[in-house]
Amino acid sequence: MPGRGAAPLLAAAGAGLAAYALLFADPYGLRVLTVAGVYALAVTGYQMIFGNAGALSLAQGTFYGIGAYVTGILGSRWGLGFEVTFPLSVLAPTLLALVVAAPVLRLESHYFALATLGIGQVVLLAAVEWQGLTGGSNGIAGVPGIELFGWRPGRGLGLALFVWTLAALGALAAWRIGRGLRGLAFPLMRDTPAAARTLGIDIDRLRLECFALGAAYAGAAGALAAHIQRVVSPEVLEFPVMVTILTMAVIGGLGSVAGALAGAVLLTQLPEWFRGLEGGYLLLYGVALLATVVAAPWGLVSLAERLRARWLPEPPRPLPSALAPEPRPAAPFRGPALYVEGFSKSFGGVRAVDGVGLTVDPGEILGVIGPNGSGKTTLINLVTGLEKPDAGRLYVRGVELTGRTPHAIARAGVARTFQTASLPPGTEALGAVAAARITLDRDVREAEAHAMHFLERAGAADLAREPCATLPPGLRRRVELARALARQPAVLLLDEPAAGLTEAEQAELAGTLRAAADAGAAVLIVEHNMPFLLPLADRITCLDEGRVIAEGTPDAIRRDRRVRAAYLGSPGPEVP
Ligand SMILES: Nc1ncnc2c1ncn2[C@@H]1O[C@H](COP(=O)(O)OP(=O)(O)OP(=O)(O)O)[C@@H](O)[C@H]1O
Repeated sequence: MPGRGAAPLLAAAGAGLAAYALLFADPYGLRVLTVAGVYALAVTGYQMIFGNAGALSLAQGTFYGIGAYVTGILGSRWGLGFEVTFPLSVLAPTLLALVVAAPVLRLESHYFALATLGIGQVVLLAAVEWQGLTGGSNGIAGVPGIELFGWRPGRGLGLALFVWTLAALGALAAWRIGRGLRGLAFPLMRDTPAAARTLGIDIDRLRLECFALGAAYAGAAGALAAHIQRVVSPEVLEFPVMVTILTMAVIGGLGSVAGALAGAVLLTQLPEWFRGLEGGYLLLYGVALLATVVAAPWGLVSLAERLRARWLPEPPRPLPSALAPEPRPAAPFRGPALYVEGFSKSFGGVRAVDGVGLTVDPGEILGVIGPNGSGKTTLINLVTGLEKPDAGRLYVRGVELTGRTPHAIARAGVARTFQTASLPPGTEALGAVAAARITLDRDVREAEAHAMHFLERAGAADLAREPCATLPPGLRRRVELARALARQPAVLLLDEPAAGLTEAEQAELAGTLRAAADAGAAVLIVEHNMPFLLPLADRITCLDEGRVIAEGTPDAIRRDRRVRAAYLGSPGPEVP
């Protein structure tokens, strides 16, 4: 993943590019550089939806083409100036993105790609057929040059500087978004969207923002392209534009602003470098692209960063000081923090949860046990909103949340861990935990300081700078527990938290969970590990085939004949 080390590389590359433009480039070279600036804008925008949201949109070229057409029509036909045409060229594709978002953004990956491709085909057809407005296949000629309140960048160096100034401003804005609270959410949205929802992050809204913002960037790029080429034809809406943008993003580095700029410059220059080779240039161009993808699958910027880190290692970045957050404000309430009434859920013919009711009071630890497939994880999924119940009601601190979205339930005070820890692989543990604070804190500094506090509480402070992908399962669980605690939940649900832990680690975990309960959380633990659970839990509920078959104190459950029958197949010896 792109990192903070990109800044010096970017500065060096920018200086080199500026020196080339000012000292060496001929008019043709300046034009190629200007086109690179246009693509840099379009690709920076594409990083929002493809890089950050992880959704393979094939509509970015279409948004680019729409920007070009709006500028062509308003500038050439209606004689309007850049002050009007440019904002409208940005606005039009943004509006289209917002309109089509509702049906297409919910689609699974390949269907989303196909749907966005379909949008492109419809727009292309409209551009060809609506001759009165678009000039049909001939397009629109005579697009005026850029004139901003009487000032003209002209052609050559002035135009190149103008376009690159806009590209740099666009890159700066995207970079700032990536370094803000939203930036903490991006890896979760891309890699673990279900977990992101359970942290209170409204993924649907965030995806929409990424899609619309990406379209705005593409519209800006298309507008500039129309001014540079002085004509707009259906070619700007055709698939090769989209392929170029996609290739630039992948070669440069997905999700990285520096990658967008590097990809745009490299792929506009590459054909020029090979042009002298006559017929062989296409072949060499293809081989160069293939070699780049094979040698640097995470993109060139990431490769450059790794090489820099190897040759010029930096001292480790200092950790933020841990800061305990204020308690979350909550209206006074007496009664169970979690109240589930008659939850049922079927998958096809399987009744995974069948009329389950339970309560957990503040400060109480409820253990939920049951044989494999008895519905324990489904119960947690129902409480956290990841599954919708067929029947039943859910109340958290007396507020009914039945049928609400996972992020609404999370915001009401419910947090969870997963059976297999669900952490974004490329993110440091600190960032993964700080993401839990997105809806609670004002900025990244505050979120990271609070994250450090919860990493300490979960015994994982020394993992803060470790990428989640490199952590063994036991440590991943600790980080995930820190993340759940960082929500300061009223209700904390844990799915087999002790699995795979040593006895010492289990004892440490038990201490952390008891402390969370003593601080007022209602804790529900799904667990198979009885020696861990029975001494820790205040009460136990046993499920079998989706139903509650026994409830009571750990001692009563240990002796219960039905529990023994469910676990052992016969009412044999006590559950250990
Ligand atoms: N998304 C799903 N689609 C279809 N069937 C499902 C789905 N989720 C759960 N099930 C089925 O529902 C039943 C209950 O599963 P669940 O994972 O809740 O059990 P569990 O008690 O958590 O099991 P384990 O202890 O093995 O984790 C199982 O028969 C399972 O196969």
